[in-house]
Amino acid sequence: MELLRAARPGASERLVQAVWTCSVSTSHRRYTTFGGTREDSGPKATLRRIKPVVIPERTGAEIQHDPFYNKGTAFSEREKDRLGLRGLVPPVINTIEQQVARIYRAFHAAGHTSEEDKERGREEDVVAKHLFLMSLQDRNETLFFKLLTSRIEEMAPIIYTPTVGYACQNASTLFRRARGMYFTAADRGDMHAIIQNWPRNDVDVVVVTDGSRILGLGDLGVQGMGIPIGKLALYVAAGGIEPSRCLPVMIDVGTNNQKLLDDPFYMGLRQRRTEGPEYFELMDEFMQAVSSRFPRALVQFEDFKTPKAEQLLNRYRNIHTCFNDDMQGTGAVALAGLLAALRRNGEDLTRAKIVCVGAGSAGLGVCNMISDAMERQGLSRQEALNRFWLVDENGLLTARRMDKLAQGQIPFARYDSPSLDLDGASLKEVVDGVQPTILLGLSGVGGLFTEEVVKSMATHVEHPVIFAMSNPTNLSECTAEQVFEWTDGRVTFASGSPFGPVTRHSPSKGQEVTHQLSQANNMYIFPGLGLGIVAAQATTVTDHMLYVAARRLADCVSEEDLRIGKVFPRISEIREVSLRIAVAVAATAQEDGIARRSPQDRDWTRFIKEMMWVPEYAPIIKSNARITGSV
Ligand SMILES: NC(=O)c1ccc[n+]([C@@H]2O[C@H](COP(=O)([O-])OP(=O)(O)OC[C@H]3O[C@@H](n4cnc5c(N)ncnc54)[C@H](O)[C@@H]3O)[C@@H](O)[C@H]2O)c1
Ligand SMILES: O=C(O)C[C@H](O)C(=O)O
Ligand SMILES: [Mg+2]
Repeated sequence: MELLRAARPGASERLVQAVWTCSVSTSHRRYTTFGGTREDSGPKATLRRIKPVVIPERTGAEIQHDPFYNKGTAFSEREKDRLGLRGLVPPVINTIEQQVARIYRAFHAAGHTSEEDKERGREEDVVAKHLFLMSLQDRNETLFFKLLTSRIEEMAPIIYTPTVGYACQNASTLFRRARGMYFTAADRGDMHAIIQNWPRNDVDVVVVTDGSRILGLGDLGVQGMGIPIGKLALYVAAGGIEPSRCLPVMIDVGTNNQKLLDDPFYMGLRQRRTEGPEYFELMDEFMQAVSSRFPRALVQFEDFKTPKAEQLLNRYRNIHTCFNDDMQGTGAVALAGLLAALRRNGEDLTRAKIVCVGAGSAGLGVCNMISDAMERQGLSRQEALNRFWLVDENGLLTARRMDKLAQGQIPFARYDSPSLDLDGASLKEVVDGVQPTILLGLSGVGGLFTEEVVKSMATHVEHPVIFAMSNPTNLSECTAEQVFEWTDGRVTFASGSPFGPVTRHSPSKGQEVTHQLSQANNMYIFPGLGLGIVAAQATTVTDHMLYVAARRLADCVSEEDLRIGKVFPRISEIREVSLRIAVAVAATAQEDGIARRSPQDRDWTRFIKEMMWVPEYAPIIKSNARITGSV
């Protein structure tokens, strides 16, 4: 449109708008949409997609301070005129690419930059960068997401795991500006009213936590809010959900973390956690408030402590569009990684012997998803369960301590005679006895995969598969360097938080080798799963949808990736991966009869692609500039 203006300098605003609208709708071209620049072939281009953003009457200063509309130094001359911005911004007019280049330089200047400082103060360094990005998001969402999507591999560990965890630990003193919504135990009876305060009418995805188990860092109370915010940043960057349609939520029912209760700067309710029926009544009221104001929104439960995670999921899964990311998202991501690893090693899932350390919400979620997949591949329920040995802080889970087990653990308790004698056995004893082909870590305890454990496994198995999935990095059950060293590179390894490539001298090869790494993190699943659910407006989230999501993710791993040892796609490909997952999920919802929306031509790929928000500036006009008649 700006080109058109340049070509017809005298044209009125109304004429330019109209000519632009007509020309776009009839020919094959690239054009600017709500979300940015896309290809399309003429006759199908619709008015909806080419409309500029029309906003209600506002002053230039208000637009400039609204992160959804602010363009910083990228407002065009015409926009400066029509939005009342003349004199309020510097004279330069940047493209978004120029802005990204500038902001990227400033990003690197945030925190310490020297190698020495990085070693000494890595946590502070990355937290400073995290804060830098958060403040960018607070002032310009489009630019924030442009930077994120264009450098996702570098940015993901800063806005998400592991840095977000360190930021949550200090959130009360790092607090700058509120984002999302807070509901507290004191708000009982008022939640329907409070949710009306959210300033937007359309919400696609709500990510909610009660802060009771933030990554492996324990109860962080209200300081856990960074997790829903980080997850939703990935929903936008990786899943193409519109930023203004995302709602992060904290349910603050208190904290049992005494350190926080004693901290004069703590920002949450200063009480111990509300428990029992009252807790569930609060959650019921919250879920009702969400579904009455946003009836089609997907609710993602995040970082709820065991057993609440499971109880809440069971309570709502058949009546709300919701899922638990730590149980189901993690389950799907682990399954996908294992399917890829087994493809790499030419092995079969139904013959795997799996030792899982950690039998909390994540461990159980993962084991349930894998056993479900084994059943889909022909095993009976019992045959599938027999492939698992679960170890928790009290050692191997067996029928001997049935009375002490949580509901979800009971099916996985071993009852066969050699295992019964191993009740409570340590991980090393279990690995020695079972000789597993797969070792999973979801314990939240760093360093549990010791040299003895890993070497014992590698002695018995040609192609050991080890996923140390606990977050953040310092709680990983082992490091990448250790595991490659201890197995002389024979292992297929993935970790919940990212590790860089490992270069080491290989005694068996007699030379230096470099191992590429994979991140086994639910970030590969939830953006695509959520996008598919939102696209289909699915009424519920089924195991079948999660299974196809996992399979589709495994299919996204190329032969070349497998060859170099990767079992997840590259993070730089995550948007394309999310689209493919979303298509599979939405099509499954449609087949299973739980989709409230579907494309007439059944072309889910086109439908979802067009839905995906892209971080580009759309032309802004005020509502009093809307075209009302024909030209
Ligand atoms: N990579 C991912 O995508 C992903 C997703 C979800 C959770 N996680 C991680 O998984 C971890 C666990 O999460 P959760 O929600 O299941 O927590 P949880 O507290 O519910 O469960 C932890 C489990 O580990 C066991 N455990 C504790 N100490 C142990 C020890 N010394 N030896 C053996 N077992 C021990 C506990 O008994 C419990 O069964 C966290 O670190 C979390 O960040 C990773
Ligand atoms: O947040 C993550 O990085 C993964 C997962 O949801 C977790 O709780 O650790
Ligand atoms: Mg989580």
